[in-house]
Amino acid sequence: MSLATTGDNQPRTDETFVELEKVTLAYGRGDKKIVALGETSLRVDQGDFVALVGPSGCGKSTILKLVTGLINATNGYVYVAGREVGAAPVRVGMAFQNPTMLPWLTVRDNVMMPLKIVPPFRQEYQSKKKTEFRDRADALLKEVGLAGFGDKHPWQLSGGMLQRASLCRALIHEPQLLMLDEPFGALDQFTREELWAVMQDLWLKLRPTVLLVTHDLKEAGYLANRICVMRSRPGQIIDDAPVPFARPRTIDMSYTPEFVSMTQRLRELIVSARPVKETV
Ligand SMILES: Nc1ncnc2c1ncn2[C@@H]1O[C@H](COP(=O)(O)OP(=O)(O)OP(=O)(O)O)[C@@H](O)[C@H]1O
Repeated sequence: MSLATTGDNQPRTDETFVELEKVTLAYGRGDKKIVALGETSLRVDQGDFVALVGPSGCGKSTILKLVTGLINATNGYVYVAGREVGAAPVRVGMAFQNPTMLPWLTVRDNVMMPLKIVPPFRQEYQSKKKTEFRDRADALLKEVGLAGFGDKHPWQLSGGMLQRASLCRALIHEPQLLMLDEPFGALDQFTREELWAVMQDLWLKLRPTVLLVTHDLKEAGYLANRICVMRSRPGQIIDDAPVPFARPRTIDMSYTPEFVSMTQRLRELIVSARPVKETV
């Protein structure tokens, strides 16, 4: 792959897991119509980690909603696992900026929630596997540094701890597809960097296909294999480049001249992609 191909030029491979083919998306109608995405194509291989960055309102979250089937494309096609979105049963995990948990459940029960809902685990949960699932939740909690916190309630945890638990909940059912919409956006810098390491470890181990929306270019560079830069009005992918750093990545690496020049280049692209302010 060349260093700066656009989403349209990303080659299709047998490994393609997510595909947007000439998708456009408009919210509302008539006077209220907002074209959130202009014609956009994107291919993401199975097990890849792709970050979407760009100015506010450029359509990053809209792409996540299209890929999860929450909204339908106005034009074009969205494929997941080789079929039109929604046609193939795909296990999806999600984590957002606000790690909403059910306050009356323990952290462990919150983490186990997808196992109670998503097939085939749902059936197994009802029957024999409750103890096994409990052990799985505790193992995952341990992995993110929350050993012993399974019996606590969400209100007894800090924001960073809740976000760790929310990553466990997103991954407990071994999702094929992981959607991360600014999951570390509300955390302080140190907690955020700790969680990048946790996220990287989990991804290296479980290898879901990940789409990450973030405003933090350092985060995109630390976590992703590929970074797509978007512009707004209408939203479009204007740059799609691989991140050439070996794994496991470290915070120290983010201070190397190569990393800094990569984030500078991304920043310049985003600044030039911002809509021009209208003058009176
Ligand atoms: N349900 C909706 N109804 C109408 N317009 C919407 C809706 N959701 C999003 N939009 C508009 O579509 C555009 C793209 O929104 P989207 O949330 O995808 O952008 P984003 O890049 O994720 O933004 P941010 O970085 O600020 O979260 C924006 O102009 C937004 O106002």
